[in-house]
Amino acid sequence: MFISWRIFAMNHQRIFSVHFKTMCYCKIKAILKRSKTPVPLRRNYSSPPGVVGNDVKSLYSIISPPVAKIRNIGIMAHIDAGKTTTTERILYYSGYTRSLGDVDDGDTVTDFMAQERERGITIQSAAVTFDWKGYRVNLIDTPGHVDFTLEVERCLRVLDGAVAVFDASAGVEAQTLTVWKQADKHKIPRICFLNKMDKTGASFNYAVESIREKLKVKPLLLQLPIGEARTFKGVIDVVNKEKLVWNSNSDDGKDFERKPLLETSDLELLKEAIEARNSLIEQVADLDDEFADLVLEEFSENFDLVPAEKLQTAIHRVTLAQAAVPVLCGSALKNKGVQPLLDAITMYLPSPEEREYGFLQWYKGDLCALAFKVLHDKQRGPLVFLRIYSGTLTPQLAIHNINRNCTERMSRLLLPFADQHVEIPSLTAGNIALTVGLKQTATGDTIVSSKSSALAAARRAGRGEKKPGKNSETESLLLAGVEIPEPVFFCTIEPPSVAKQPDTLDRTLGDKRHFVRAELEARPVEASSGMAVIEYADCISVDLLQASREAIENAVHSACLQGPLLGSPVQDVAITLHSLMIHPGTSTTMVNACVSRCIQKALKKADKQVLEPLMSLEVTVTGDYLSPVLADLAQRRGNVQEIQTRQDNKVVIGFVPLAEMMGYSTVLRTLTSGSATFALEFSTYQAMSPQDQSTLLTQRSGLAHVL
Ligand SMILES: Nc1nc2c(ncn2[C@@H]2O[C@H](COP(=O)(O)OP(=O)(O)OP(=O)(O)O)[C@@H](O)[C@H]2O)c(=O)[nH]1
Repeated sequence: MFISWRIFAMNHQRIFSVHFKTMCYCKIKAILKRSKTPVPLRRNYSSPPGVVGNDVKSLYSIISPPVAKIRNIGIMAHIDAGKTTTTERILYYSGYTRSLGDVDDGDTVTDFMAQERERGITIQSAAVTFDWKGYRVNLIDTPGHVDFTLEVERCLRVLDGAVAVFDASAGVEAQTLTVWKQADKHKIPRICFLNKMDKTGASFNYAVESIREKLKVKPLLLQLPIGEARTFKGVIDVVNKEKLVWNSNSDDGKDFERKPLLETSDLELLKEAIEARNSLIEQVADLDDEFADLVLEEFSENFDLVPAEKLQTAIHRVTLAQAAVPVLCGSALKNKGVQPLLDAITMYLPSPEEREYGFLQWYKGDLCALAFKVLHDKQRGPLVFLRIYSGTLTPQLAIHNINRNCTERMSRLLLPFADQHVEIPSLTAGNIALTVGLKQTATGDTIVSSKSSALAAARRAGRGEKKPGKNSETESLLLAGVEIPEPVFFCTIEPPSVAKQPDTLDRTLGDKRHFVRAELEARPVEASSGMAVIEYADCISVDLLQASREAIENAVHSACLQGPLLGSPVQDVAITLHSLMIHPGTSTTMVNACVSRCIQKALKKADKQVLEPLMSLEVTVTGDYLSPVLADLAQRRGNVQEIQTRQDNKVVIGFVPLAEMMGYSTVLRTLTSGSATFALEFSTYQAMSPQDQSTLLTQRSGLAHVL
């Protein structure tokens, strides 16, 4: 069979549209990077896999790697921990790029959007496919900013494993916790990479302890660093009892020496490594019965004789069970420690077939895929990223979208390689595909081969699963949808006092009289879910209620979406309908209009309180700049809860109203000569003080200029 290869978009720049729904703040370093002049794309890419002499990449392995050899991996971290730099190194060592990209120069492969290059931050995750020592790795670079948690969520749910990258001088930072919890939700096995071991203040022990304490997980130390900060030069491979030292003259880190530990003349290092290995063996034996039996039966006298392969297999099982998390270290920027990280990805993280996807039994090998991302390309239209769970995808294939109940045809199938896309003839289960031609498919949709295949799967699901509460069999076939985080940028109001309001609507349309009379009361309730609580007085007849309940509830919710003070949603309010009179023949639209108007009047009469979003804030700053930072926060109505000492830095933890944080990154940069960083996350809504509220209302009504 002749297969023609085409490379799309080689080295050209594409700009995709991005929606910054909640883009209100970003970390100071990102802003600093933005001020740099963007560098035009001039990167060299090696041939696409399998095309020109590249040892690991046979044509077969590209199209159809054995599923056991596939790893769908994400990299997650706090902003600036080094995800992009680590990804760049990974791509370089795996042979897919011929030069090292640099985030600070704005020329990395995974930050391929122009906007990202300019800002120096990772906004849209790029899916990248490469091979490492016979394994196929689909790597999805997830953004670390709080603003982009939706992007992170979208990507996490299609991963089988993840690498959490940490700044070894900072340990677990605020955003890592958020992303870690998201990964918990999707039960994703993880390994940790303590990056920036070369940085002043880097501390392996500190970072490990912070992982233990803040993430509440058991770290498995598979490596120990050789040196720290300026003296960092390599790692001890605890599992294989080897010493890995990078050649300081090598400018790309490809050149490193791997020596058995027993050959080292440094007895202190040897002792430390043997102790670390013994405690690793004990720890793994505690968590894995099979390994415990092996150790007790054959090696209880001397742990040193436990073969590395047995230990590795047990670590793989423990990682898969999420009973513990392997920890490695290195410096992506200084090109140290990335190759062992790649080995660990293939060795310890699971293949797609090791993950439990219960729904697969219903498809019996038929196509089942999930659309996890849609990009818009000016020339090719929507590009849909699919994770294939079962079956095979081929171009020109008509597929059925269960969510939209429609059938459409894809024109091309591509392997995603950052801003290059390689056209391929088919792709099997476990892989990540990029499709062209699907116009109706949206993020979160489940794709199958045909409607009859969906129905057959639904029948199987219906037979096997008799859970109450499922609406339909088809619903159980939909892979879990993406949860969209709450936007943070709106004000709310709550009425602190009761307001009763009668209202009557009496209208004749044509020869028909529409008459509704409603009396209702709005009163405050303790913090609710946000939606208005609706109550009905006993005197309202059941029949009347049955006929008009939907119209009433729609009216309540739509009236509460726009409060009378600022036009913002109303919350913490209960609406009680005391009486309702409806003439026969009155349309439900009239009922809706009457109730809605009545609520608006009641809310107008009530005393009202404006709520504003309150953010939790963490500022990391060197001690000499602490005072100006605190003084500035006081002016911003900030409430400092705690000041921690972290290495050489002070970490200010507190709360601050979102309204005060506009332009904060620029001010913080000026105050601290660019040395501080901050993370901001929505916490809750708080009542504004009467004075602040009246200033806000005056500004909003336009009277500020007059006064
Ligand atoms: N000293 C040191 N600096 C590093 C290392 N890795 C990355 N950096 C620097 O840290 C900064 C952030 O690196 P990135 O790779 O952009 O981090 P990121 O996590 O992708 O950041 P976002 O895309 O904004 O989430 C850059 O200035 C890098 O040069 C490292 O190993 N050591």
